[in-house]
Amino acid sequence: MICLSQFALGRAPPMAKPSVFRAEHPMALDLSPNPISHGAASSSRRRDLVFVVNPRGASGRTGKEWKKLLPYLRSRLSVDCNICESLTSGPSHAIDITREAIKEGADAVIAVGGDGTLHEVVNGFFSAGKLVTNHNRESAHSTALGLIPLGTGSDFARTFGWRNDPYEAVERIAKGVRSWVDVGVINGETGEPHYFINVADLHLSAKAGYYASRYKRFGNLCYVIGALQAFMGHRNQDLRVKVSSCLYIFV
Ligand SMILES: Nc1ncnc2c1ncn2[C@@H]1O[C@H](COP(=O)(O)OP(=O)(O)OP(=O)(O)O)[C@@H](O)[C@H]1O
Repeated sequence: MICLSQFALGRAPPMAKPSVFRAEHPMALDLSPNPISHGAASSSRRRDLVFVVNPRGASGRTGKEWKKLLPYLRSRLSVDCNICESLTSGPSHAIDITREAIKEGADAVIAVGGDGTLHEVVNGFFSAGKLVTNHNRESAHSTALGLIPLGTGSDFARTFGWRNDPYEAVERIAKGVRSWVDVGVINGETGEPHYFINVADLHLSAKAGYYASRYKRFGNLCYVIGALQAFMGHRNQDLRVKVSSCLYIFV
């Protein structure tokens, strides 16, 4: 699991013209429901874990795998955790579920799916450019981000050195080991923030990711098809990118 104080996540939604990269510090996510540093819950208290499941992830494989995993997950975690399962009904729903769970005081919100689902859950940790907080301001614990990687690519999990194995993910959650992870933010043309935890792509690789999303039914082959389609008719462009007030020009 991951804790929140510096925060960075996967794929950003396609944006008109990403104009500015702004690094924000300190901002990070704690990927674990376990109380560690900044004053979390006492270990005697049952932890409230909210699992945000995209049943349509990996062309429906996520939903099927989740059903198989759930009995094991309950037996492994329900001794000292309250488990809440929330299925997404469509794009962006995971953002709303996450915001609500944090406001209600969840110890961890755990994305179940691929990088797109993780991306939405990360964005649910923020609202109007600020971290979402627990309604009960006297509560000492902060909500952690978690992940059960069950998507097509699950690139973030691999970047983090995790295998795409849901049972291993349950073990990580049971152990409650937290890590800090950076979160980046891109402001769209109208200034609205988009948070990312894994990678933010521009131009050719962004197009490759965009096209790949159309071919998820082919599994990991979608990324090869997406890259080829992006290369076709591609023309280089000069870019001006602003990172933390520094302007970089790519030609
Ligand atoms: N109930 C739903 N029906 C259709 N689409 C959904 C639903 N819930 C979420 N989504 C959308 O599905 C998108 C892709 O999901 P997800 O990332 O979990 O799987 P994936 O694309 O197969 O995996 P990866 O991104 O790792 O390759 C998400 O960005 C989300 O917007």
